[in-house]
Parts: sequence; structure tokens; C-alpha cells
Amino acid sequence: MTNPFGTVSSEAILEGTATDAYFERTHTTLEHAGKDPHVVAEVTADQFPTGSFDVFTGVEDIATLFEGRDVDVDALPDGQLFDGGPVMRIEGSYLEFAELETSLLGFLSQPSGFATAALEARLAAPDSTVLSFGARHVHPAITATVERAALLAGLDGFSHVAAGEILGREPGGTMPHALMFCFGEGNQPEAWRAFDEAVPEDVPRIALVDTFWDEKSESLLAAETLGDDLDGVRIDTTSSRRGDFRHIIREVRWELDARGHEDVDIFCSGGLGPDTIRNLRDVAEGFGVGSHITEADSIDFSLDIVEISEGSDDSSSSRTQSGDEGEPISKRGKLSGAKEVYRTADGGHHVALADRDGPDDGEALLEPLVRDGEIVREFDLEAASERCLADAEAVGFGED
Ligand SMILES: O=P(O)(O)OC[C@H]1O[C@H](OP(=O)(O)OP(=O)(O)O)[C@H](O)[C@@H]1O
Repeated sequence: MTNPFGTVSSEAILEGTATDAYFERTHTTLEHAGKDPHVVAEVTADQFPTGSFDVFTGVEDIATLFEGRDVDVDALPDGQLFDGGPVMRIEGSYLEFAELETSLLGFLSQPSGFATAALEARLAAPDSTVLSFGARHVHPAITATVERAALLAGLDGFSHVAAGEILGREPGGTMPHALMFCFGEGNQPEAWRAFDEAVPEDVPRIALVDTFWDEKSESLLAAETLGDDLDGVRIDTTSSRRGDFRHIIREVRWELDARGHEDVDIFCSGGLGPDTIRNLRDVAEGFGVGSHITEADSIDFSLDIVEISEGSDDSSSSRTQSGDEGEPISKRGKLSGAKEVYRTADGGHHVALADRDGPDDGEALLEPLVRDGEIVREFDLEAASERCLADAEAVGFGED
């Protein structure tokens, strides 16, 4: 049985059948008419800066998508923040990549949305542990994409096991309510003790303490049961029972401290977004964040041809490599001509035509990704994450 879950295969994505039918019909029509113009196309979300930044990611998948295609691609670095103007520029014969547009936009749009939302969570509690718990909300085939976006945005870890294998990271997390149910009400100590005995030593002993009784009672019981071995408690109080969540956490902290358990950390989870995290970051040590990341809006990227010229067999005639230019062209409402985007020292994001000067102190952000079908960039998630956080600070991401 191949592909039992009906997911679109990697082969279909690479060969271009993972596309909208109108691109196939365009290909057929252009071939019929003997047309294959040389184009420069750009991927943009907004034409001009809006004052609101998003995180760019998915670029490694784009490199894989274009490998072996006779095109040149330039793109922002992974993790760079952007606000208007192109995040990517593709140059080549249009038929070389026409059908890839659908997958190309999908590779960028959803992961960039996840990473932007994860960055909001990260910056809401810069000094706390923040883990990605959202794998359960997405199709299993894209869980590593979610967890990668979370790491890119600087989260400390994630929960998904198979994603961990792909990303080369140990997943985090300790126990679900299901474990507590299996031991039953009144037997919480048995559950926590069995966990402590069973799991490897390097797994933190964080007891789930909201299952049957109130959070204070279960937290104290966990501390009594595991003593110094208890690293923390997790409070995942259901929203209907939450009341004043901050007060509940402060009360648990107070009662733990009063009995000498100052070293026991408090972790929270369940429907947490940046505002709640900001409100709890001084009373809890860590947060599990799921839906805020997975429910992020996709970034509304589109691909547009911005320069066009008659096709040529000579690939060295590319603009990227020779400086030759086609005719500027654009749809109404979009901006014609190949562009560059710049970051200035004051954190500004600027868009200008690529053959004009940018701002005096502007750093051009588009970098070579593919040349004549060869990937010319290396990828390093840790470096991308550092870039993301540094750029977030530079542009004042999340500040009003
Ligand atoms: O609300 P989110 O931000 O998306 O967080 C993801 C999940 O993590 C917590 O689940 P928990 O591990 O407690 O689930 P369980 O009830 O299955 O044990 C929380 O209750 C959510 O279901």
C-alpha cells in the first residue's frame, strides 16, 4: 500500500503536478503557441511596507524544489523579517517553473505564518521556557514544519517525536491526562511515582496537577510524593474552570514555597497566546503553546512576473548573471520591475528597483539561492534562529 493517507507525494511536488490546473493549461497553451518568454518573477506579500513585519521561512524547501531547474533564484535568508516588497526573485524561461508556483507559495506561506506566530509567543516571555505543543492541531505530514518554525522563532523545544527525528532534536513533554486516568482518581501519587521510576533520568519530572482535584492540592501532593526529584508541575486547567489563571498559579507558587518547594517550577499550557503569556511570565517558569502557532494565518504570498523578454537559449543572458533587463510588466495594483529590499540601521524595511541605488545605509537582503539549477546556499537552523531574533529586535517586532 503506497501513500495510505492520500498525501501528495514529494515526487508530485518536484515534478510539478502538485499544482493548480490552470498552470498546466498555461503550459500547454504556451507550447502550442511556441512561446516561452524569459521572465523575472517575484514573490511578495505586500507591495509596499505596511509597518507590520513577518518572519520569512520555507526557503530550504524552495531550494530543493528548484534544484535541477534551469533558473536563478534569489531570496531572503531563512528567518529574516520582512515588510513589503519581494522575499524572492526567480529568473528563467517561464516554462521552466510555471507549474511550481502553487507548491512554491505553499512552502512559504504556511511555515512563515507559523514562524511569525511562534515569534510572538517567544517574545512574550523571552526569559521563560516556551515549548511548541501544537502538533495535534495539524495534519501529521506537516508536524516537522510546525516544529521547525517554532525553533526558527527561538522556542526552546517541541513535543513531536517524528519531527524530532527529522530535526535532530529530542522532543520535550512529560505526561498527558491519559496517564493520570489510567491510575485513577486518588492514585495520582502512584502515577507520578511510576513515571519517575520508568522514564530516563534526563526527562524532567514535571507532574501534571490539574486532573482530578484543585491545582494547589495536586501540586502539594506531587511535591510530597517525589520530594527533591520533582522538577516542576504543569497546570493545564480547562478554560471553563480557569477563573483567574494568574491567581491560581500564584496561589500554587505560594503554597509550594510555604512548604519549602521553592525549586519546583510551574509550567502552564492550554490555549495560551502572547497576551496571556505576558500576563503570566513573572509567575510561571514555562509555557506550552499550540493553537496560537498552528492557527496562524498563512502569509498571503503571491508570485508575479515583473519583467519579460523574448526567450533565448542562452542561459548566460540572465539578468542576475549579465545585468540584461527585460521589459517591466505588472498586473494592475502590483509594481513592475525587478526589485531589491533593504534593511536600514534604524530597522527600516525599504523597497526599491534593483537597478537603482537603495538607501545610503541599507543592507540589500535578497541573496543567491539557486544558480542555473544548483543550490548555492547552505542552511543552518541555529544561525537562522539567531538571525530571526536579532532582526526581530532590530525592527522592534511586536512593539506597539
Ligand atoms: O491549547 P494549545 O495551546 O493548543 O496547547 C496544546 C495542548 O496542550 C495541552 O494539552 P495536554 O497535554 O494537557 O492534553 P491532554 O488533555 O490530552 O493531556 C493543552 O490542553 C492543549 O490541548
